[in-house]
Parts: sequence; structure tokens; C-alpha cells
Amino acid sequence: MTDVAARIAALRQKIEDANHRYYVLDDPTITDIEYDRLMRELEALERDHPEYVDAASPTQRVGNRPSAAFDEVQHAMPMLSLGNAFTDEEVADFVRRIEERLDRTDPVFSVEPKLDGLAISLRYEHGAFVRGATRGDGATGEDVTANLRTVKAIPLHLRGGDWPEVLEVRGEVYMPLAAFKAYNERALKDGGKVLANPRNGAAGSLRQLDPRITAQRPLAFYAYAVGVVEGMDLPASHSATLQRLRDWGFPVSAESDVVAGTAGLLGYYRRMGEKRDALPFDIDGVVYKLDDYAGQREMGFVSRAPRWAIAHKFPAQEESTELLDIEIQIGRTGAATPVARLKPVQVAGVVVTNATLHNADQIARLDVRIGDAVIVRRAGDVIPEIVRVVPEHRKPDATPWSMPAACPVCGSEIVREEGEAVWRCSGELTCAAQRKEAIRHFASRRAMDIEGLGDRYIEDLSDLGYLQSVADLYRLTLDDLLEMKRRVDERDGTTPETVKAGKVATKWADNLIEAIDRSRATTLERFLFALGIEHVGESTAKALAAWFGDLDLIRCMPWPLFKCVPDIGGEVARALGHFFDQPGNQQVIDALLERGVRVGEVRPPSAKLRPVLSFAAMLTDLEIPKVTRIRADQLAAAFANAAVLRAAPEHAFVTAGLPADSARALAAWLADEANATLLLRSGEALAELQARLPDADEAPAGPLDGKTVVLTGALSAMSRDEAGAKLEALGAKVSGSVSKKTHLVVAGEAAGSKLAKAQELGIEIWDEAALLAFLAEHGAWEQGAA
Ligand SMILES: NC(=O)c1ccc[n+]([C@@H]2O[C@H](COP(=O)([O-])OP(=O)(O)OC[C@H]3O[C@@H](n4cnc5c(N)ncnc54)[C@H](O)[C@@H]3O)[C@@H](O)[C@H]2O)c1
Ligand SMILES: [Zn+2]
Repeated sequence: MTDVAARIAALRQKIEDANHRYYVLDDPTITDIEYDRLMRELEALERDHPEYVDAASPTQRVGNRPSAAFDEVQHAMPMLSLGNAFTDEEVADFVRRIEERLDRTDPVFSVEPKLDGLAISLRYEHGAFVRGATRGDGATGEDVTANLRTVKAIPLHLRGGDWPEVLEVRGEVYMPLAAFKAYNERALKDGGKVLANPRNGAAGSLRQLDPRITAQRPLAFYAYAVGVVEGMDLPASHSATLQRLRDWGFPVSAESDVVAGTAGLLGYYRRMGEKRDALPFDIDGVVYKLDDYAGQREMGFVSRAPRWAIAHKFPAQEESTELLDIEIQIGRTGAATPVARLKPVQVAGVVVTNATLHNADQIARLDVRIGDAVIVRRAGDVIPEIVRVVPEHRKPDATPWSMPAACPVCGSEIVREEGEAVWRCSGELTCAAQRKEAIRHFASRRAMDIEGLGDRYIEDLSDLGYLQSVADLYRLTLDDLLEMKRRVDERDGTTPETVKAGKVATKWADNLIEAIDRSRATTLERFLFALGIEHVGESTAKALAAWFGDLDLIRCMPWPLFKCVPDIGGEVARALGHFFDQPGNQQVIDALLERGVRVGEVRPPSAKLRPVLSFAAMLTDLEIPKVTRIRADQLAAAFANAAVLRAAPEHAFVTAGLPADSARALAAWLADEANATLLLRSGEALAELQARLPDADEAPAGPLDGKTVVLTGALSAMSRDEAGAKLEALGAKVSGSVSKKTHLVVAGEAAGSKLAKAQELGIEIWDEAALLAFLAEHGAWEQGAA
């Protein structure tokens, strides 16, 4: 074989493979630009060496054989492809060929956006939609009628009374960008496969075997041509036909237009190019069609495309390049997002050096490794993203990527909650990236309540380095604030509002310093809430304060002990333990206290802890594999405390009554040094708590002791929070949701589902009047005090 023959054979093979992946599997591995390059090379070789032209060459055919999964549909009129133009000269050549052949100057063209979706043909008989098919290889397509019926933009019946007996409408099914984005966001959250691009989304959705799946994916449709028409004469031009299609109820692109000559075409190309990013759908170019049908007939066809039309393509939105590195970016809430550093590459006219990889799961799914050749996509104002790897170019030493253990900004551990897609930096109080959000929460009304510390000040104070952590709030001086303001004015070039009538305005700064100072005196529950610990909302903060009463105790408590508080489960307990285990967080708390933050008197732990604090309960809370409460009871009976248990050998657990597998599991667990340390720490914390418990009779008895109360609906005399606080003072436990354990529901105005549930469960229900009467009776409310 000659070199040319070999190259031609290789190109045909590559293109066939790409066609199969693209048209049949909806899963391409090369970019459109690469595909077009291969195709052009093959076309040129076949042109220069006509002896190799072959009817089986991909240059002679459209698309690909349809997949066997669907019934076949023979197209009565073939569905062709379009020739491509990439440059202005190619467009000028196209126009010149028409001018020469038809002997006209500046011919008139119908021009349309080229939607990037899937070509389909819709058949209407006596006005009713009877069959829809994909293009397939142009002659034979796939019957996707059931799926097309779910596309709302496709009329199931033609409108107006005047239609042909048989009408075939051709157009593009596509996925609007909003639907594409929403689909991928959901897929990322659920750990599903993301769509590479909207075209892929349209093709994949339409070629689903189950129409119910297609129905869930919002596809749209544009009509751009007709095929077979029987029993009626069409207008003489394409543009007039498009108008007819509109009248019959088909969506036709509002961007379509009529222009003349090369200049008209190129003008339209520029206009659409500028509009491209703002359109709600992807277009990969524009299509020029000679407008009059007489001219079209005279021009005729080549093997796979008409001579009277051409697609003028925009620069590609996908390119391949090399992945140089994967870096971690920390967001406001600590979310660690992997970002790809790329070898610079032009994508859709812009040099791209970074791309998002969404999250660690997505990296694993794509199996992206540093050094890989990757396909980058940039569409509209969307952040460029890596859509796939080119596996053939993988370097042999490339290793799978994993999330780094420590935050690149602050060095805290990067962790992930079970069942969550997002990894987070755990340095809540120290991480610069999370600082602003943390400060905002810390200063908020229900937390430390620093009046006047708005978002702007938080931004500026952080950006200019005055606030490294929330603790720095308490060493801000009046001079700091004024200097900050001066620097902001300087930076933004704004006229200093601080200097008015020659006098420096300092009132705002005085007020802010005063508000910060006021916030120093707070409560333990507000302080714990203000720290912004994950999963710790107001009610958990309140519970912690009520049950333990002492910040120092809470700060050094190992996580299993938090679980002795009834409403705190394993997840919240671990979040608490983890937060206080970070030295950076502890330093910030120290600094806050040093700088005068006061969280109220130290109180003894709640007497209610007495029945739940035991060695056996603690062992259960450690969540040791195969150590259930029964086993924990056996262990507690045989071993005096954590230290003794820690030192015991495996056979001693069997002697204590544990089955062999539990004994083995416990021994294995203890063999891990971190677990052994946790056990010892928990044992010490348990002893400390027990020692601090007040005598049983010290606990005040309230009229609602041991009762769980739920407040719902709106009260008029006080807020729900106030009412809740009053009820708690009388011994009640206020809960957010109604369950069988609820003793009482207080229902204000417009109470909804909680009230209904309470009725269903037969729980006692009070209206506001009953509540106020009860509060008054116990001295917690004065009649007429509203
Ligand atoms: N990446 C790959 O592996 C791979 C493989 C095969 C094909 N491809 C891509 O597909 C292209 C070839 O596909 P093709 O044959 O569908 O050609 P095409 O996409 O270049 O153009 C023809 C198609 O344009 C569409 N179209 C959109 N708006 C239109 C309008 N207003 N009027 C008429 N048609 C309109 C129709 O679906 C029509 O079938 C290649 O250039 C390449 O970009 C890529
Ligand atoms: Zn960090």
C-alpha cells in the first residue's frame, strides 16, 4: 500500500469509529474540531487522488446506521448533512459557485442559527402527528415517535385548517442551556453521569428506550425545513415556507433572517456570533440557504449535502489540552472545589488556563489524572469545564487523583460527611477563604448581635487585613476603623464621606466600636451558635449550654460524650468533636475570651444527665463495631473503667461474656492508637462530668418537667421564640416537630401540617388563649401586658 492509501485507510477508520461513538453511542471521544480536521484531510486526499474514492467512505455518507434498539424508518426524501465553512473565504467561494452556476449576483439567502442538537423528521397525515424519526444515515433513521410525543414544542396536530394531506417537517431537537445545567447539577449531587454538552443531552434523551425518561428531560424543538409534501403546493421560497411552518404551529427560530450576497452572510455571522453567549441554547454556527426553490433545484446535491446551503461554523467550544495540575479552591462555606490548571488553550476565542472539575466524585468518574490530555468546554458565560479525558494519550505513570488531606490555605484537615459529595476545609475559624462568611454569621442578630457590622464593613475589614478571624473584632480600635475607611476611599477613588465640612466624621466608627463592646457580654448558647460549627444551629447550641453549662468542659469533650444529650446524634457529635479538635479553632476561642468575651456564669451540668451518664452508655456511644448496648453492659460489669478496659487482652473480653466475634472486633478497634486514645479521653470526660453533677434534689421542678411541647402558627401576644423560652423556664422541652413523643402542641393563627398531625395523633392542643392563661397562672405572663 502506498503512503496515501495507508493514510486514507487510517483516516476512514478513525472517522468511522468517531461516527459510531458520536451518532450511535452518544459518547464521543474526540472534539468536533478534531473530527472536522480529520474529515477535511480525508476529503482533500480523495480529491487529489480520485482513484481511491469509494462509495463506502465516510465522506460520501451522512451520519451512521441507526442502532438496532429502535424500529427503522425509511426516509422518503433523504435527510442530508451540510457542507461546512470555517473561514470568510470559504463563504465567499460558496457564494461565487452559486453566482456562476445561476448567473446572478448577490443571491438572496435565508439565514438561520445552527442549533446544536439532533436532526429529526416529523410526519403529519391529515394534520395529525403520526411518526417521528432520527436522521440516522440519511436514508434510514430510528423510529422515536413515542419519545418525540413527550417534547412539548412539537405539535401533535397542525393548527389552522389549511394543511397538506402529508407533511414532513424537519428540524432540530435540542436541550436548552438552563435544562442542561439543571440536569448536570442534579447529576453531580446524586453522583450520576453528567452530560458532556447539550447536544449529547438531546441525543441521549431522545434515544432513550423508555419515553418516561425522555419526558423528564426538557427538550425543545425548532423547525427549519420540510421534506415530503403531498396535496398542497408550497410557497416558492424557503423563507416563505418557514412562515407557513409558524402558522401551522411549529416553533421557528426568531433569529432567522433574509440577506443578500457574501457581505450579507458575513454580517449575519458576526451578529449571531455576538449574540451567541446570550442565547438560551447552544449554536455551533449559522446556516445559509439559497432562498428560492428554483435556484435550489438548479444547484442540486453532492453525495451527502446540498450545494445550495452551507453551515458556517463558529470557533469550537471544546478543545483538547493538557492537565498540568489540580488545585483546591476553598469557598465561603469551606467547600473544597478542585480546579484544573491547564496548558493554555484557545476555546471559543478565549484563552483558557483553568477549568472546573466540580468535585472529587466528578474527578473519580472521569478518572482525570494530572498529565492527561483532556477535553475542555467553554460555552457562553459558563465557567470552562473538563468534560472528558482522552484515554489513548494517558501517560503510563499517571496515578489517580485524591483529595489532599489538608487545606492549602490554612492547613486544617479537609473532611467529607458521609453521603455528601462536597469536601470541606474544617478550619472554620481560621481559614481565610471561609473567614468572611464566618464573621457574618458570628456577628448576626441571633448570634453575637453586633449591630451595624454590615457586609460591606466585613468585606473591607477582611480584605484590608484587619480581620484574620472573628477574634480580631475585639481588638479593633477607633483608629483602625478610620484608617480602614481612608484606605477604602483611596482604593475606590471615592470622595471620603468621612471628611465633611472639614470635619472628620467618626460617629459611625464610635457606634460600631460601641456595638462590638456591647456584644462582649453574651450567653453560652449564643456563643456556641456564633462559632458556626457545622450542624450546630440555635437549638443544639441551647441544648449544649443547658446540659453542660460550661464552655471549658464543652471545648475539651471528646465527641462520643456529646451523644448523651438526647437530641444530639452521631453526626452532630462528630462535627462538634471535630471542630474543637482543630487547634486553630481553639486558639480563636482563647483569643475571644482573652479579649473580653464573657459567656455567663459557669453552671453545673444538668441533673438530667445523671441517668444517662454511665460507662456502658459511653461505650455504646463510641460506636465500636459489634459492641451493642448489651455487650457494653457486660464490659461495664467486668471492667472498672476505660483505662482498665484499654489494658485488657482479647480473651478477657470473652471471659466478660462477649461472643468471640465481638471480642475480636473490640480488640481490633483498640489496636488502633487513635481509638484507644479516644476511649481514654472519653473515660476521663465521663468521670469529670459525673463528679460535677449536682445533687438530684437541686434540680428545680417545673410544671412542665419532662413534657415535650411544639409551637406552631403565629401568636399575637409574643413571638414563638419568646413563648418557647417561657415554656422552657417552666421545665418544658420545646421541639420543632410533632411526633408520638410530643405531649402538647400550642397552635397559633394559621397553623398548618403540625396541627393536623397533632390532631391525627390525638395530642393535647392549646390555642393562644390557653397558653396565656397557663403562663399567667405560673407567673410567666401578665394579662394585658401585650
Ligand atoms: N466529535 C465526534 O466524534 C464527531 C463525530 C461525528 C460528527 N461530529 C460532528 O458532527 C458534524 C457532522 O454532523 P452532521 O452531519 O450532523 O453535520 P452538521 O452538524 O455539520 O450539519 C448538519 C446538521 O445541522 C443541523 N442543523 C441545525 N440547524 C439547522 C438549520 N437551520 N438548517 C439545517 N440544518 C440545521 C441538522 O441537524 C443537520 O443535520 C461534524 O462536523 C462534527 O462537528 C463529531
Ligand atoms: Zn482552610
